[in-house]
Amino acid sequence: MGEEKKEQPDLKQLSQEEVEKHTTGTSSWLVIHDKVYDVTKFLEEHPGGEEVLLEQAGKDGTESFEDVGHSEDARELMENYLIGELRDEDKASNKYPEKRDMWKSSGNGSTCSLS
Ligand code: HEM
Repeated sequence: MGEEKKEQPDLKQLSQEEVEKHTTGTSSWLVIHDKVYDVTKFLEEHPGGEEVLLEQAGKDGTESFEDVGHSEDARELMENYLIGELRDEDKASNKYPEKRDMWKSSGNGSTCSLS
């Protein structure tokens, strides 16, 4: 009965606003790839230290997370802390489609036209 979808049982939809409330050592959430993780209990265990996690708490830590090049183990581990996902309108992929383009095509940044 409805057991086929193993990957993600109903993920709770959370708002950006809600995530932003959890920025401290007593409650720290972070967003990675539009999923929300409660890393409060993981702070002390994180091999990269709690500081870097707290720095990203309440925010989208995707870039920092990917910059480090976390292992498959790390990616499995984070599933333990998954508490939900951003609601559609707060997902990075939906929120700033134009800005995403901007990153790709801002070619002539070095032109300065002061004269
Ligand atoms: C739930 C989220 C996270 C989990 C489960 C996690 C887990 C881990 C694990 C298992 C390692 C050991 C190396 C590896 O297996 O790749 C690690 C290393 C590291 N993590 Fe994370 N991490 C998370 C989020 C983050 C974030 C958001 C940042 C950056 C802001 C970060 C920064 C680092 C750094 C800098 C190291 C390297 C430590 C070293 O090599 O000395 N991690 N993390």
